Amino acid sequence: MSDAQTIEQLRRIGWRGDVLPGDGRQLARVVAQHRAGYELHDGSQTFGAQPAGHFLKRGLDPAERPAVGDFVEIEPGKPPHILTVLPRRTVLSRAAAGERYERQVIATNIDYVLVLTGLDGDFNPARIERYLSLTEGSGAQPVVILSKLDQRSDAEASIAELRARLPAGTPIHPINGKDPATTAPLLAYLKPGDSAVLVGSSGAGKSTLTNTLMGIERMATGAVRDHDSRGRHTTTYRALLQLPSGGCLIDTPGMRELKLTGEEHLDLFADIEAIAEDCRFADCGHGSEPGCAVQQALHDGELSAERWRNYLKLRDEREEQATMLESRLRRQRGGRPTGKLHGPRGQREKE
Ligand SMILES: Nc1nc2c(ncn2[C@@H]2O[C@H](COP(=O)(O)OP(=O)(O)OP(=O)(O)O)[C@@H](O)[C@H]2O)c(=O)[nH]1
Ligand SMILES: [Zn+2]
Repeated sequence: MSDAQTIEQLRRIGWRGDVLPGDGRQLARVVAQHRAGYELHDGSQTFGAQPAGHFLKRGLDPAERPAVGDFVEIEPGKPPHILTVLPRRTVLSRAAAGERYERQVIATNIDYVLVLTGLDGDFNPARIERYLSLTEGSGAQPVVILSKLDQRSDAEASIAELRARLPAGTPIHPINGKDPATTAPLLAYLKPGDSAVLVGSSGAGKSTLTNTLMGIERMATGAVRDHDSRGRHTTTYRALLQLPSGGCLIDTPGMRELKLTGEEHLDLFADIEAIAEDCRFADCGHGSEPGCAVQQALHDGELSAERWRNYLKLRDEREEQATMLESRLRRQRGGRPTGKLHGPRGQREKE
């Protein structure tokens, strides 16, 4: 840790505040989380730190523990200790797989969520919609990046299909992760003071892109097994890197499961919800009911069956997670209903 900390120094790690803490405390950003503790950066160097005892209390919501991207107050010492987590500007999270509701923080204080998908066998618009749904609640802007452009001669069709499917205005950047000329437009999201998190399946090319943006071989890249385009999970921890462009990039391990948290709005599918409002019956199940606008749109080709299925899947998952979250909050508050959650959107009642 360095002695006299300056605001200028903290700007380099993406800090936006303008008052330094007193009481001999210092500020740092969480750049990586390991089993044995945290790795922090104070704007001039990295060092290890341990969480203060109160972060280890049983029953504490894991989302309240320090996470990658957090700005934290630390008490100098050997090792330094993380005392508090400063309020988060944005939070990208997912729910943990399993029966119990648990939110896991992927990254905090980010301006952009870079959703990376390969144009090879990894290409999957439904998965991109899942990432974008998770991003909706984060407060950060989504950016879709399609890697391995050089491996597909017919990439244009996939790109056009995706453009038509995602809301207008969603940035989509096809790249060859190894070619800086194609990745240069991404620097617009990595200007000084900006922070971005890179998410995508294992093997999508996160480390390759990170290396190109860094201009050096920073992280080990593993070769993808040919038959299924799956990587070998070479990224084992999340790491926040300072790029030559001045921005901060958080690389995440390829995440197998990306469960919704229950707080998504699914604005991505607002067009489908608008179609459903034209159904003759307010409680239309969009099956064989007469006057179903959704069935009509599917029949007319206005709505693709695949996208409709993905919407239903994400909507049901959102509702299920929202119910689990609601009952957990109720338990925590001693049985009082919270009124925190919005009602199911797809099933809005009509007069
Ligand atoms: N031709 C081509 N190969 C790429 C591109 N991007 C990544 N690759 C290759 O794909 C493989 C996987 O890339 P990685 O960067 O290791 O993938 P990753 O997303 O970091 O994977 P995990 O660390 O497992 O999460 C490597 O062999 C890369 O060289 C690209 O745009 N074009
Ligand atoms: Zn209907």
